[in-house]
Amino acid sequence: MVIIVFGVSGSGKTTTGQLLATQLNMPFYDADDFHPAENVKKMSAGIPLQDEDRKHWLEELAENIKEWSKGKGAVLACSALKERYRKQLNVSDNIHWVFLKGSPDLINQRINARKNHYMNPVLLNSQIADLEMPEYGITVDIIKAPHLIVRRIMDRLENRVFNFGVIGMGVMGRNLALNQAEKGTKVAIYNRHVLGSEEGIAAQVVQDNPDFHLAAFDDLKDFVTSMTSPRVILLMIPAGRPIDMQLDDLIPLLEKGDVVIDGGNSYYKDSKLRSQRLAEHGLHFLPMGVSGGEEGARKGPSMMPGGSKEGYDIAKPFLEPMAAVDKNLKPCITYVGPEGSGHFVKMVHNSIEYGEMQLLAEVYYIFRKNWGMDPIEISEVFATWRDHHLDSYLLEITINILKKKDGEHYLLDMILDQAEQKGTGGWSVGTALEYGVPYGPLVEAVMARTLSARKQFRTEMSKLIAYKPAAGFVKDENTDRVKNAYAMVSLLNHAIGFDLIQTVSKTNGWDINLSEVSRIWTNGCIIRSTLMDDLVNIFKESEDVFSSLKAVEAFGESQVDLAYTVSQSLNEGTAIPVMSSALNYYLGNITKDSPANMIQAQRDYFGAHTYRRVDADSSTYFHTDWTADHD
Ligand SMILES: NC(=O)C1=CN([C@@H]2O[C@H](COP(=O)(O)OP(=O)(O)OC[C@H]3O[C@@H](n4cnc5c(N)ncnc54)[C@H](OP(=O)(O)O)[C@@H]3O)[C@@H](O)[C@H]2O)C=CC1
Ligand SMILES: O=C(CO)[C@H](O)[C@H](O)COP(=O)(O)O
Repeated sequence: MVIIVFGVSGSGKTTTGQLLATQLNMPFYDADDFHPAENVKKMSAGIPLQDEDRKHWLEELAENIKEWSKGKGAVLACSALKERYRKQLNVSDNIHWVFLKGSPDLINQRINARKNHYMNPVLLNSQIADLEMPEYGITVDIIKAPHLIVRRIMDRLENRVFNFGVIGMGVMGRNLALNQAEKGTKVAIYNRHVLGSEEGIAAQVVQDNPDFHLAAFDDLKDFVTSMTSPRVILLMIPAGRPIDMQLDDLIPLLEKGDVVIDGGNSYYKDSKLRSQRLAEHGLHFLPMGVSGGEEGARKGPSMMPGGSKEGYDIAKPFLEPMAAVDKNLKPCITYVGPEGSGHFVKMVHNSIEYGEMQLLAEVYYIFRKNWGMDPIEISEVFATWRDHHLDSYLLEITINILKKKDGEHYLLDMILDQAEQKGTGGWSVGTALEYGVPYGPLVEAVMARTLSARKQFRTEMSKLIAYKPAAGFVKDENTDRVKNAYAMVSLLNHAIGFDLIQTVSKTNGWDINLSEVSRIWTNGCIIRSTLMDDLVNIFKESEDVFSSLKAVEAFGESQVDLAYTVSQSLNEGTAIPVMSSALNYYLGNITKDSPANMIQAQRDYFGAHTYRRVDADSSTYFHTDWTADHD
């Protein structure tokens, strides 16, 4: 194979040709070195060469090309400006033409900066006039850095055509790949191959979607080499060990500058370590939260990328068109910040998701168990809440779930009441403890799932112990009260989640923009809602929900309804952990003098842990010998 890199003087033929030759392990030749002395003299004096001057030079080059193409091959840098010169050099079937294209201004700048070259800069205009653009071969824009130009040439020489790759053809990966392919991108898809159980999974996706430009691979090396560079590869596989194992296999196949995106629900501290690991290999790592479930992945999810900013800039042209759009048609994606901040934000998204799901489950349960309403009636009450500024995706799906029948039963009644979880809710609780953020209601949302798992124990205890409500409690079945309580707890769930984001962001110097995070959560994600629209504005004015006037007003109107709903439900013997914890959280936050003085006294009493006094400097600690004197 002989590759002829051509273009006007100053377009970078020598630099590109040399790099390409090194990459291909071939000799490099510069056609200028074959000019006879009289041609060099003319060119140095700024006298354009005539066809007669070029005749012998082209003949000699053609002879050499014939020889090179029979042997090891070569890369030749040659101006070859006119079609008839190129015809003269086209002496083998195995010639690849690479045209370096650039604007006259850019080439002029480069020529003027060049030293120790005999080409007189005034000749450029005559070269530009002589240039006949080719309609074949490989054309590369010279604005890119030389190593990127070479990668582009290699992509074309090796027939690499796929611009985006997805690993993992499960629920999310398959739909994100289709979403990307729908935008006109050529997408390479890969799924692991496990003999006898996981075979031909990616091929099936291609077969099911004949209208898209997809190619399936179950060999990772073939997948990687099919892609143009810098490669942009999205992993959509389970968090934890599978990610590290996949990276072990992937990293040796990648080249510096490639971008790897982990779009799963990975733990953000793991993502930080992985960012460092990939950076050591010159690779960009984007730990990216994705929300929207199956439908969102296909039609437009909300995406929360963090990590390498340079990597994000490379991946952005692919990611932005995939995302849902907000009400101003801006894509629901933003660069969140460095390290694992994208996964951290997604973790908190899921923590709020847990809180909102449990809240809806509790409200449903009050209506069903305490008030004896049937699922259709409950769905009708929920449907009216949409018009009270309480619309949300989770409310919508809850309404639909309530209406779903399974034969003569409601499907809901046939579903085992043991809630499962994959980790993000619990990791948020751990993070809240680590950073000292009060997190009660969202802790309870996780614990409610944990407690639900004890089905057998609960069943046995329910036979042993019967709860009897206190007598004399006035029952008031007013759905508006519950609606107000619901609205208040929902606002508190969000306030708590955003408090965690703000605290962790500040401590780590991530500079996360809360208003922007709310904005990308207004559509595409599981916790999209009208409340989220309000939060976009609230966080423009205020660092936390509690200090926003709008929230203070909302709390003021609903606090009694929340207290009433919680008391009534607890008196009926119905556990509503998120709602009751939210009320405690709220009261705790608006109480100036708490009973924590008693805790400090107890700690000092039994363990000499010391305490601070209200009438002394806050840095001074006191200890009392509590048993010395009992008067
Ligand atoms: N489902 C959802 O609503 C959402 C999920 N996520 C997250 O996205 C990620 C993927 O989720 P989802 O698509 O639902 O999961 P699925 O279980 O549907 O798919 C998992 C995919 O990962 C592959 N896989 C499993 N184990 C390994 C491994 N050890 N090495 C390589 N590949 C493996 C599976 O291949 P095989 O078919 O061979 O088993 C499959 O293609 C998870 O982190 C999840 O938490 C994020 C947002 C929403
Ligand atoms: O991230 C998600 C939605 O945003 C996923 O659906 C996630 O799997 C839900 O978490 P869990 O399985 O713990 O309920």
